[in-house]
Amino acid sequence: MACIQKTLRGLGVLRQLPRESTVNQTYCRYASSYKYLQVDLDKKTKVAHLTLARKPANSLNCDMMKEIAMATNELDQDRDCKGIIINSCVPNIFSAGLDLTELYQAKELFFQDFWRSLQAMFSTIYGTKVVTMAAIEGHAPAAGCIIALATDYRVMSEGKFNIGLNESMLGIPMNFWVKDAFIATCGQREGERALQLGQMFIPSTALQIGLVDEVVPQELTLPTVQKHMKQWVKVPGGARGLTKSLIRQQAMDNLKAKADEDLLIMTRHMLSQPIQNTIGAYLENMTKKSKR
Ligand SMILES: CCCCC/C=C\CCC/C=C/CC(=O)SCCNC(=O)CCNC(=O)[C@H](O)C(C)(C)COP(=O)(O)OP(=O)(O)OC[C@H]1O[C@@H](n2cnc3c(N)ncnc32)[C@H](O)[C@@H]1OP(=O)(O)O
Repeated sequence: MACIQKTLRGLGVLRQLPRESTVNQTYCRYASSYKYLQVDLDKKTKVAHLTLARKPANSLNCDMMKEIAMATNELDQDRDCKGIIINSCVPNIFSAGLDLTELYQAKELFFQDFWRSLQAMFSTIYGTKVVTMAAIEGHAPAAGCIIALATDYRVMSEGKFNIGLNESMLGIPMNFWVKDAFIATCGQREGERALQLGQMFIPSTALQIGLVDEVVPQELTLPTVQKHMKQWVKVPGGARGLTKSLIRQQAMDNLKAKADEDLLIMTRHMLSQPIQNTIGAYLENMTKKSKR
């Protein structure tokens, strides 16, 4: 979609994307193109599965975020694609959020690339006119939750899983476009509470506050999303897509206009010693936990 490409180029990312739309891609092309994703487009149903595939936890490193943005963009431009289902091939984990090992002691130039890739990943999913849905079959903290928030419909599995934006608890202030996406989904009151407290939610509470649209047994999660997708793609794409743009355009414009400012603020925060210490301690805890 020209509009997404414009935004992405405005953000200064995905320079490697082709300017012209690449139609008539084959099943194979998608399947073999990515290191951290499986992308399969069923030309009959016109629905693609974009499966996060970076073991052990689908933590989002810079390259994976670029791949997600690129794959979404390619599908967005593919006339054979009307819907994208995002899911995970890691049992019980949708995505563990940003790859903290890449954020720890990151050099400024690398961090800038990393953050722009996060902005691009979000805006590409958020801005596509294609229907997007998330099958959240496990944990979805922080940036994992952000991927889900960028879609049109979210189904989460029952179970001892968490979803939410825990940045405050990590000592990191929220940024504007994540806050906006959360409030657009859950409302001002829930946003004020959840974002200040850095709350994580079990599936039933996530459902209550509108962070997810449905909670079902794990084995029914993907089939439920596929069922909804079948309905959504029946709606005439032009009208539905334009309506979606109408609703999301302002947020997209804001992100584009303030992307550099966001980058500056986040660079200052994230590379500051206190936050680096927090990330270091967090990583140490995770290592200790997995050794136990
Ligand atoms: C840095 C914050 C910036 C905030 C800026 C503000 C707004 C911007 C918006 C976007 C920002 C997003 C921020 C983030 O995404 S920060 C990351 C937050 N993520 C978490 O807090 C989750 C951490 N992980 C967990 O809680 C758990 O791993 C789990 C997802 C619940 C799964 O638990 P379990 O099944 O028990 O698996 P393990 O804990 O043993 O993990 C397996 C394996 O994976 C490694 N790992 C897990 N998470 C991460 C990660 N985020 N980054 C890097 N690596 C991760 C873990 O260390 C294990 O590795 P080993 O098997 O090698 O030991």
